Amino acid sequence: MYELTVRSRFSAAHSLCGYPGDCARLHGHTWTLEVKVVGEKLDQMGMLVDFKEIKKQLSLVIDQLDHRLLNEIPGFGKDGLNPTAENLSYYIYQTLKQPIAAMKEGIRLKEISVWESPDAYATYREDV
Ligand SMILES: Nc1nc2c(c(=O)[nH]1)N=C([C@H](O)[C@H](O)COP(=O)(O)OP(=O)(O)OP(=O)(O)O)CN2
Ligand SMILES: [Zn+2]
Repeated sequence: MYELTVRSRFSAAHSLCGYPGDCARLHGHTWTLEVKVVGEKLDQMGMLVDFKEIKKQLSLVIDQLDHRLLNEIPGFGKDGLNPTAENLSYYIYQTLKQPIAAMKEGIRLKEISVWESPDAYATYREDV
């Protein structure tokens, strides 16, 4: 089994609904986003899949999040998910699962991790 990892960053603001402290107030982070892709078979060049293809998908998601208020993104906010690192990793996993599986037969998205700071991050994966 091979595992590829690609990281990127974006800046966005959020406030955590119901949080008993200052994170309930509007504040921002430079978020780090990490995607892990797994599969068994390499192509004739020795690649599972080109890093560039993963980066392309990652940048499509980041375009929707960068320099925004996460509470205003459809799926988050008053009637949706609280924009925690956990919920962001879930949301990004759901967004990228199909496009990554469609890149090449036999590969799949393993997990998404989202860092709020260099010291704290959340990971979402599906049990398979
Ligand atoms: N399980 C989670 N806990 C917290 C989340 C989260 O998404 N999932 N988010 C927050 C806040 O967004 C907060 O901004 C992060 O605070 P914290 O990790 O404390 O980071 P700081 O940079 O503010 O640093 P300090 O260590 O508190 O100085 C909180 N919890
Ligand atoms: Zn925060």
